[in-house]
Amino acid sequence: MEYVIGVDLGTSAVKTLLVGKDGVVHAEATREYPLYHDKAGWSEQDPEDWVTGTAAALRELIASAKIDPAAVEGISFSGQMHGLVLLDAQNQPVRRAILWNDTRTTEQCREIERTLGDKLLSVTRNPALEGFTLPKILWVKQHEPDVYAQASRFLLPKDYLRLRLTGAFHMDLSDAAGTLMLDVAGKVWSEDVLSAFGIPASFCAPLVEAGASVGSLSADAADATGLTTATQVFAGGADNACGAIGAGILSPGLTLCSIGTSGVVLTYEADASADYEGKVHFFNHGKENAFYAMGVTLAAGYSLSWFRNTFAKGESYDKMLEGVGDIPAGSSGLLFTPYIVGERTPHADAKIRGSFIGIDGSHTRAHFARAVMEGITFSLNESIAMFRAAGKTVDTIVSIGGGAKNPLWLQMQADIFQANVVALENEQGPGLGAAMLAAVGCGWFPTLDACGEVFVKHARIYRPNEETSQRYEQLFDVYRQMYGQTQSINHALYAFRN
Ligand SMILES: Nc1ncnc2c1ncn2[C@@H]1O[C@H](COP(=O)(O)OP(=O)(O)O)[C@@H](O)[C@H]1O
Ligand SMILES: O=C(CO)[C@@H](O)[C@H](O)COP(=O)(O)O
Repeated sequence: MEYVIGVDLGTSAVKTLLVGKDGVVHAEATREYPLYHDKAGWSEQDPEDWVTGTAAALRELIASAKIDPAAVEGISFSGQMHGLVLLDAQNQPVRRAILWNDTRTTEQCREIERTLGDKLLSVTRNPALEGFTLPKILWVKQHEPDVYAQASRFLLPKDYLRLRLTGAFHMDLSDAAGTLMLDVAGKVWSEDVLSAFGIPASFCAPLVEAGASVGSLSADAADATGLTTATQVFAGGADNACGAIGAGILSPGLTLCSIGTSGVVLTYEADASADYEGKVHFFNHGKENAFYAMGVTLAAGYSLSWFRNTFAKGESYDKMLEGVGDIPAGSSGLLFTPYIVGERTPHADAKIRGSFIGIDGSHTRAHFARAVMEGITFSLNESIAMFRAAGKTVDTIVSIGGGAKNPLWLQMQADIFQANVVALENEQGPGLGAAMLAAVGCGWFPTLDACGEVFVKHARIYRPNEETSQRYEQLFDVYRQMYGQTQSINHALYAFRN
């Protein structure tokens, strides 16, 4: 049997999947790495942790599957988006990576809006948000000029990992779309944007399609990972683009919900003609010449992991969530907003923070845990409401990410979204999407669509319960008031955060 490997460089961990020609996941291996939050709103990782974590995970993957490494024909990547990895002329990182959920760059976003005016939306197709890469480059230039002076170029997280495995310097279009420096429809670096901020073209990597062949593993990488230098390497894509591929979101009318560290609701766009006026993100898909629009909840799974680390340290998610199913929908009047690191959709606001409201003396930890899950899902429902208001039909949603491991949460998604929610056999959509890019690159299938027929395996459909859905619909109206009602209080608290 021949295999391909999908590597998903997530925020909480790197997840690797070994997949056979039949689309069956034969082995999985994961390595976690730390996040550094040195100040409120900051979020960084050490790129070296990605490289050592991936090498260790790949070694374990091959060992646990007990296969000949030569049977691995291809490997590709999915990566957390937007993270800035600044490199010197020797390709050494000049500082830690600044991640997608780091919100220190509000001033730089305003500067980008002032400088680019209408071109911002017409060229990059996105608003200036703190998480995107260009504001991070400007922040380093302004706040760490000595560090910036050492930098010759930049990469995104999975592109840096691939550089370390191959020695080849590239960026794929689906990830480049999240830099705010790409002409998204034209699929080239925007000269307008680069010149407006004095960024030389040499700072940016050559652009490739997500499915492009970029060489093979270097001898050092083969040594570190236990694979061979014959393993072909394919560029890979942004985690949401790969999640869409791995969930079979490859044609119009299909919608994805991903609850990872962030939360995403994403719809396929066959061309770049849709205009959401910057209310949602608009990026290049991993499928050639296609696009997707998406709304992002900054702290989706992260809200639940924060809750676990703070109030249930050492417990597994399953243990912590025991008893949550006995709490009625609506958590007996307890509501949570998941703005614990700020928010993007529909409230682009780096200063907003989360709230529990309606706390009653009868509430237990299980009420709080359920309220966190409901608040995250309500937040994602705001993106769904936006797509529906723009005329999209959202009746079936494929659900992926760590949040899709919990059947109660999948049913909650169906009830709140008022749509059928499809779970996959393996919730690791981005890793599977990366494996599909490798499978097509190796010539196993003529197209991603053909590969999806074999690789994307639906498990169970969760259908909305009418009574629960109605209850959630009423509660959603209350939830939607919470941003406006807590905004000024949270902005006033900003001065006290550090
Ligand atoms: N068994 C579980 N039940 C409910 N939620 C879970 C479970 N396991 C993980 N999660 C959620 O999934 C999140 C991690 O999802 P994942 O897709 O692995 O993230 P990332 O790709 O950002 O690293 C956690 O923060 C947690 O909220
Ligand atoms: O910033 C975004 C999308 O714009 C995030 O979705 C990141 O891409 C991180 O994803 P996860 O680690 O949550 O999968």
